[in-house]
Amino acid sequence: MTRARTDVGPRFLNADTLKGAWCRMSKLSINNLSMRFDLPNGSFVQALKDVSLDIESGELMSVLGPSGCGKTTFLNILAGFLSPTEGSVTLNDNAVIGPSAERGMVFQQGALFEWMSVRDNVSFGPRMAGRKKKDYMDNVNHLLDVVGLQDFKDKSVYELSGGMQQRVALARCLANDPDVILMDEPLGALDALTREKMQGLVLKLWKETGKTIILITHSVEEALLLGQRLLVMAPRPGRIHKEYRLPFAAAGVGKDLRTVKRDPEFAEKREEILSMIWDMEEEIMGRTEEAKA
Ligand SMILES: Nc1ncnc2c1ncn2[C@@H]1O[C@H](COP(=O)(O)OP(=O)(O)OP(=O)(O)O)[C@@H](O)[C@H]1O
Repeated sequence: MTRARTDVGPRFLNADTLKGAWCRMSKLSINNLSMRFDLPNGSFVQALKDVSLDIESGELMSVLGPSGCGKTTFLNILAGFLSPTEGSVTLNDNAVIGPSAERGMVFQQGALFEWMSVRDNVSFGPRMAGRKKKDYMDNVNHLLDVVGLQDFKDKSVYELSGGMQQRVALARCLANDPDVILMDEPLGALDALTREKMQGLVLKLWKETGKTIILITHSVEEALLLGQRLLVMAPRPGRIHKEYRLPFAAAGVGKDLRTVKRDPEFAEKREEILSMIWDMEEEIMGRTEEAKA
């Protein structure tokens, strides 16, 4: 049944009209971003150096790189949790100077209120924003449908599996109607099968909401599947090493992702990127050994 959802604002329409309907134009500009952590012993870590890029509305970007290359630092700066030592981030020409509902975050785990019901978790943002229940409940119910949790809405979060908890986290993030969704290893703690299902859900949400999504992952396969743009970062100092524009995310929407993975181009890119990261890890190990000698 098609229901009018004008009560919850123009971007929250029913599933039939979802496609692109939540999309608000947004442009994220990252300009010469550097982040240096000064350590108590007088030395420092250059976590990021001169990172610049523009991310257009509705882009799905995955970020990959060896441990310590600054992925989380990068995301935390975009979220407004950290201030860069140099450079700036703007969203729609407004400087990012702290956390804001326009930039939603989905963590690997542990960011839900375990004692609350699924529905109360998903409606948390609108409630905290002081919105009237009648204005947001339709949308919350709709999001519960979208992530497949309608039958679990009265359960407490601690009663759910890890995959279901991440569905709650995605719905809770969307309930705030952010311009940009930042995901830090959101599927990293899930078993392989659940992870694959959740990758499909991320693609579905991306396609249906038109949101800009930036996702950090340690998995080359996941970065290829969920990266319309894929950023490979290099460490010491953390920087952009290479960027890809890929067809797999668009091809994977609504499909069995194993079919996408069987594409010879997918396998070729996976090998290329694995070797790239392997070489970086080897170089780091080499430098560490040299420093010890
Ligand atoms: N608060 C901090 N103080 C000092 N050094 C830090 C701090 N946060 C991060 N670092 C250092 O900055 C570098 C980048 O860290 P970051 O966590 O961003 O990398 P990452 O690519 O996300 O790593 P991983 O893949 O292991 O999560 C690392 O060398 C890390 O030790």
